[in-house]
Amino acid sequence: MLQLILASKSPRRRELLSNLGVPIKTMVSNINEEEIKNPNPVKLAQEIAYRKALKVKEDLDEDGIIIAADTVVYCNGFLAKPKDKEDAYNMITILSGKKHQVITGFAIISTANGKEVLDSETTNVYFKKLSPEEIARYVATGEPMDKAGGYGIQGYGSLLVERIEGDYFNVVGLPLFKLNNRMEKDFKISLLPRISG
Ligand SMILES: Cc1cn([C@H]2C[C@H](O)[C@@H](COP(=O)(O)OP(=O)(O)OP(=O)(O)O)O2)c(=O)[nH]c1=O
Repeated sequence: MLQLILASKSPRRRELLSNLGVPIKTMVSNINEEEIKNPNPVKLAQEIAYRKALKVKEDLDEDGIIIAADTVVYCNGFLAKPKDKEDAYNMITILSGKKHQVITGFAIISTANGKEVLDSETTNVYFKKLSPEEIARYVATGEPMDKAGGYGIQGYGSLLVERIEGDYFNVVGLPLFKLNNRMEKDFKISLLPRISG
């Protein structure tokens, strides 16, 4: 099987795949995400994921299958990663008591045959109505800082999220179900382990 390469510095994405025992190499794709503009959140997430994958393709000196992703949080506007604690406080205030969308765009590129797939998954997330004190306490945990939308559903953020509709793993950064479907359909590779022996 061709080497799988995850174009990501995100420890969450790496962990989601390593939890499945998928042998994967990671390569960092430093692109300037802020340069890429698109008012459509699905198209934006896909475009950024595609650029991350292309950057790694340029740096690669062997054949492989590159997977890249980008997670965008949308609540009547984009909520990127907070710049500081005040920014994080304002983001959680916007999300409080409301429904928003988490969209993860992903790109899969095979350098062996040039095949390229772009897709995305959307999850609706419903936040509890939070008091200013709860928001301040959440921000003080430091958890918001490296995450789109200023929260992590897999951490203390689990105490802010009332419910979701859709794929939980998509919110954490990689829609494993849809990614595997596209890998099976378009690349004839399954992330389910083979039966050994
Ligand atoms: C909403 C949400 C986001 N996040 C994270 C997932 C992503 O890592 C991050 C969104 O930023 P991304 O730009 O998608 O990813 P990244 O910069 O962390 O990594 P790379 O570009 O190298 O792949 O926010 C959570 O961990 N939990 C959540 O609940």
